[in-house]
Amino acid sequence: MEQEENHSADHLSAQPGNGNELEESSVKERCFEQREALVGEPRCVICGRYGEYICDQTDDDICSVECKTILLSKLSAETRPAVKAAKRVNLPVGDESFCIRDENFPKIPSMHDGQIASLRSKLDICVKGEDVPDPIMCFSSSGLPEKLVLNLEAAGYVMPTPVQMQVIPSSICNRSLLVSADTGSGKTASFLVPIIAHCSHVRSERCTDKQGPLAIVLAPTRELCLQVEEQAKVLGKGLPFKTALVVGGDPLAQQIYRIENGIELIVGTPGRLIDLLMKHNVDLNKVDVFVLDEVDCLLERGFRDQVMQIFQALSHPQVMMFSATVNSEVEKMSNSLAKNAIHISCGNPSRPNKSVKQVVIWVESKQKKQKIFEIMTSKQHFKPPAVVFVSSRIGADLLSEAITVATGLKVVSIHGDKTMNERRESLRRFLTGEVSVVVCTGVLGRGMDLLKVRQVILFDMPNSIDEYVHQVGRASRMGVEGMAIVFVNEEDRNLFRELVQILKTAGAPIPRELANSKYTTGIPLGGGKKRKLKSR
Ligand SMILES: Nc1ncnc2c1ncn2[C@@H]1O[C@H](COP(=O)(O)OP(=O)(O)OP(=O)(O)O)[C@@H](O)[C@H]1O
Repeated sequence: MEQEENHSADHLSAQPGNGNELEESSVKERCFEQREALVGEPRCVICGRYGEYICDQTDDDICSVECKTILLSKLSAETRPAVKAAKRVNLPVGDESFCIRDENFPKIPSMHDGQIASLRSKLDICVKGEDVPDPIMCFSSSGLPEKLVLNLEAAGYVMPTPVQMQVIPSSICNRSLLVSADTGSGKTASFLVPIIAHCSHVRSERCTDKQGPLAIVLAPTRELCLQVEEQAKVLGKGLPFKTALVVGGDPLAQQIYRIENGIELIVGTPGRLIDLLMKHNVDLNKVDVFVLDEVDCLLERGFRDQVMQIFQALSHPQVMMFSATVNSEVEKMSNSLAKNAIHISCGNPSRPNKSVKQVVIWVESKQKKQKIFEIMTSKQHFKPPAVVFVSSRIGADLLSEAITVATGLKVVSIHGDKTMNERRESLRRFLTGEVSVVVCTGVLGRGMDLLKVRQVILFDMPNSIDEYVHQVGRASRMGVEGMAIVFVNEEDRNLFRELVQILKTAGAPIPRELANSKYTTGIPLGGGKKRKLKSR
């Protein structure tokens, strides 16, 4: 066994002065579990966090098992025969688990199955499918263009997150995927990174101007498309990689002009892309990567036909599907888009993110406004910037006005009746801190990376537990702690059983009225949002 393949915590030693022998269970496995270094403290030679341990093979300060693995793989890369061979044909070197597209080139030996299984289990990664590629431990080990790795570093992406570790190599090997992973776990970059790598590779191989797109990312809301396109631009900077945003509300002519001038990636909502397809004969012949972000939502009745229509306009693309909530129905439907897709699951999908404290309060509908005013005027309970979710567009406008009047806070509302410019401007004001509260419908519930937000208030319960999981998830990114305050009353009885189950699993307090309700205790539990009521 080569030493760099050893991921055992046994090989870390505690820093002198850190106390007695280190318990194996307390060893930090992942880099992000480690805290930042204080002034004068040792720093990890890989990521700069607190260097709690010493790498026993190099005597370097190191923060976690993860960084030790990277350190050792970097050091030994030069000496490995297979890696030397890889270098001769200009393949990237680093960790041994990168993928090689050229079938004539011998596959570089990687960790054995037991080690891979143990690594996946430590990282909470489950995979289902044939010949699933090994996870990678660092971005530089997956054959990505150097510029892309630099862009990732510049964006503060020191290490791939677990979902990225498994998705990036699988995608680079051209496999179709169905991925479920916690909210805020980095799914977006997990599909953008391989898309950017693929597009820039194709474009630099075949240097042709004004070609049609090579990849499409569909998402259910305009805001999410905006955000994904923004991130694609940041990560693809300096590479032959251009993007077009194709969403309703913006002038169609501009979008067509941009596409006709040559782009690599379209990020859009299904409706507007269909418009474009029907009226303007956009050439999608070259599209070979098709991503459905929030796949469960995109395969629901409102979107499904449009998504299938777009899919049918493509010729056998690689299909990658992502969500924090994937149930068996979605799994079945995803089969019609990709037959032998690898299924990847990371963390605890379909459950609210563990980092979010759920505080459920029983509030009668008439008292809800008073309650939210109380929260927002309490220094102890109000932690802006905050997102308030309501169930209707008119409700969003009325509540935002009412909060402004009652508390003096600066509030905006965002929903589907507003123009695209209004929505953009309100989101900008909220994200820049100009206003501290946004009241919205579900348009911000899924996928939105509201970085500074640590508090969400579900003024109205959404109409499914899946949406609940997504809305609660807005209060935390990458494991940072947040809080979700949730108002419930009898009107939400359809969700009582599932909600109680979720609260129990999370160890969150359950209001007495909810626990004692006949809808919690009396009705047999059904799965999903719509339950079949069987007669006895
Ligand atoms: N490897 C990484 N290192 C550091 N930060 C990262 C990394 N990957 C992603 N992030 C950041 O983590 C945050 C969450 O990522 P992202 O929005 O992709 O989550 P998600 O899994 O799509 O969540 P959701 O299901 O809520 O849409 C973002 O701010 C993103 O910039």
